[in-house]
Amino acid sequence: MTVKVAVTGFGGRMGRSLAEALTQAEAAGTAKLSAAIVRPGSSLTGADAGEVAGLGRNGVAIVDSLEKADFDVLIDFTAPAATLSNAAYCAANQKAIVIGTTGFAADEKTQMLQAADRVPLCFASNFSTGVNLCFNLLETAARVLGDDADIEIVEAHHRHKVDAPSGTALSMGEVIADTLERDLAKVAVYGREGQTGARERETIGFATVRGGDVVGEHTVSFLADGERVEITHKASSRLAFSRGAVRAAVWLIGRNAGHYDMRDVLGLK
Ligand SMILES: NC(=O)C1=CN([C@@H]2O[C@H](COP(=O)(O)OP(=O)(O)OC[C@H]3O[C@@H](n4cnc5c(N)ncnc54)[C@H](OP(=O)(O)O)[C@@H]3O)[C@@H](O)[C@H]2O)C=CC1
Ligand SMILES: O=C(O)C1=N[C@H](C(=O)O)C[C@H](O)C1
Repeated sequence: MTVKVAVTGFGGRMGRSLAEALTQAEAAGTAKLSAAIVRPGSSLTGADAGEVAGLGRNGVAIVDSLEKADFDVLIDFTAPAATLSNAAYCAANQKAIVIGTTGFAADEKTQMLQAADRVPLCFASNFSTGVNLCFNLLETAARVLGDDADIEIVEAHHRHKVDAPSGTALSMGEVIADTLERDLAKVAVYGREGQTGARERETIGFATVRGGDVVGEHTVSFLADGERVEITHKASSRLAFSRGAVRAAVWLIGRNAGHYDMRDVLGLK
């Protein structure tokens, strides 16, 4: 069975990358782009999705609402407000959904995840295989080093990114805090300036770099006396994310309603 996938935010960086990943999936017989959705009133409405993505004509005309789309699974990499509305649509219409949007406020995230009561939903701050492997490595590093090491997370992204720290950096912080039974809301330090005082033992520091065309880089340092361990992931192509999201979309078919993540898809739990 070739899974029919709709993509919201089609004109965005991830929308176009998803088009490429779905073209590859169609050649492999696993999934295909069945609908490309843009914001109501967008000048891309009616254009050929393949041409817009720079892949050559594919016969899928871009539409400006989910109501006009035929699909089995929606992949949504947009912005929090759009994702909330798209998740509610999927829940009401019994469609599985893969969500990659980051930058949710806590109450928005809770609301978004309510769709998982009614349909299968896979949400991940990062769909690359490498970052999800890093989550497991971070659990091990935190278990072995966490009581002796200071933990700092540094991330870098392109100049267009609108949220900080990245969703991935926050997920890394959550994985480490959970492993060490610390409350991230209490121990996180988001940047430092001025007379900060000496570092408090249990804090987890976050620092953000923005510029150029950096696709996404994350380093977690475990800094102990006499040695340090650094776990780094560098994405050099958005296909690392979009191929993962397509894999998740195929994996969701036939699953029960529920909240899954990319570590479930990869069997890393
Ligand atoms: N989980 C993961 O693996 C990854 C997550 N991301 C996340 O995915 C999201 C998108 O990233 P990226 O593609 O770089 O961003 P872009 O800004 O390039 O694309 C976002 C798209 O969403 C559309 N959009 C935004 N708001 C609305 C709205 N209210 N209604 C309809 N459409 C809307 C935009 O349309 P318009 O152009 O008309 O505004 C645009 O097409 C971000 O949150 C990012 O952090 C990114 C990469 C990997
Ligand atoms: O906005 C991006 O580009 C990315 N966002 C995600 C995040 O916030 O972690 C994932 C990836 O690093 C790229």
